[in-house]
Amino acid sequence: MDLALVNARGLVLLGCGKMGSAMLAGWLARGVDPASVWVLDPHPSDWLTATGVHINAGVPDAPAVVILAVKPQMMDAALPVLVPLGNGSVVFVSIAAGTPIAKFAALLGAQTPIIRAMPNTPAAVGRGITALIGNDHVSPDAMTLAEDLLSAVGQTLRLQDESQMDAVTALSGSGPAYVFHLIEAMADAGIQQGLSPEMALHLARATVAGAGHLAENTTEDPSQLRVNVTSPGGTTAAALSVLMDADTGFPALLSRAITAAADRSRELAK
Ligand SMILES: NC(=O)C1=CN([C@@H]2O[C@H](COP(=O)(O)OP(=O)(O)OC[C@H]3O[C@@H](n4cnc5c(N)ncnc54)[C@H](O)[C@@H]3O)[C@@H](O)[C@H]2O)C=CC1
Ligand SMILES: O=C(O)[C@@H]1CCC=N1
Repeated sequence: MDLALVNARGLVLLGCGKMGSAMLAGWLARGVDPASVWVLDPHPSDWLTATGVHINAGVPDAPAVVILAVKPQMMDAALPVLVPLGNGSVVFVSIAAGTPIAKFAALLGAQTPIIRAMPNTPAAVGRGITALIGNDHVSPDAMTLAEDLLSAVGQTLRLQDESQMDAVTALSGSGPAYVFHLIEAMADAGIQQGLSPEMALHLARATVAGAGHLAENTTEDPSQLRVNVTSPGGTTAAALSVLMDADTGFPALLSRAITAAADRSRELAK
């Protein structure tokens, strides 16, 4: 990461909730100087206060980058304070779901370098994945700076077109919630089969975490990993006949869920 630029010119973070604090923790761990960070948030947490960054203390005249991490519904109210930084060399990076680059250009000025990014909550443990796309005013160096900042909390991926962002938001942005719900549902099903709640949750959490780790650390694709678990005529085959049902199984259910999330992302853009 080009810490020299960030530490020399400063970084502004608008909104330091779940995602803002996950990113800030990653930047500080990579050596960003707290004295170079200006956070604007009406409800600073104790954790934020203890970091030593500037909190609600104005912003520098020309920071290297501004990160927008408030809820999409708060953007109209929160952004005006940053308009003086628009239309210049300051790079804006928004992680807000559904909010198009065009909206920021309208609010901040048409010449503003704006990057839209979609991270996810595993960023809190350095295991997020963030997709990014910038407008024509974003220089290659600015894009690299944004990638460096987001790679402090996980992997990054460049999109070819902003229209891909709704699908990305529905898949990887919201996706951790689907997996957490899978853990909840597996644990509940284990309880129904007679396990204690503690043991069921322990088994479900470790199984999902272990399967995810295996999926990411093997050359075999997920369908082969599934086959590897499945003995002919065995227990897994019995479960998969339910989960792979064309009408009521996982594929149909997840297709409906991800379609609903992508549709909501498109609605937020209006
Ligand atoms: N939570 C998630 O899984 C993900 C969220 N996002 C996006 O990240 C953004 C933030 O989401 P979260 O961190 O989950 O929300 P959050 O509610 O945890 O954090 C939002 C923060 O904004 C602050 N805030 C409210 N009004 C403000 C204002 N006028 N000026 C400055 N700060 C203000 C709040 O005090 C709060 O700390 C959203 O736009 C969301 O779409 C993106 C990817 C994943
Ligand atoms: O639910 C939301 O709108 C945000 C965006 C992706 C994850 N959380």
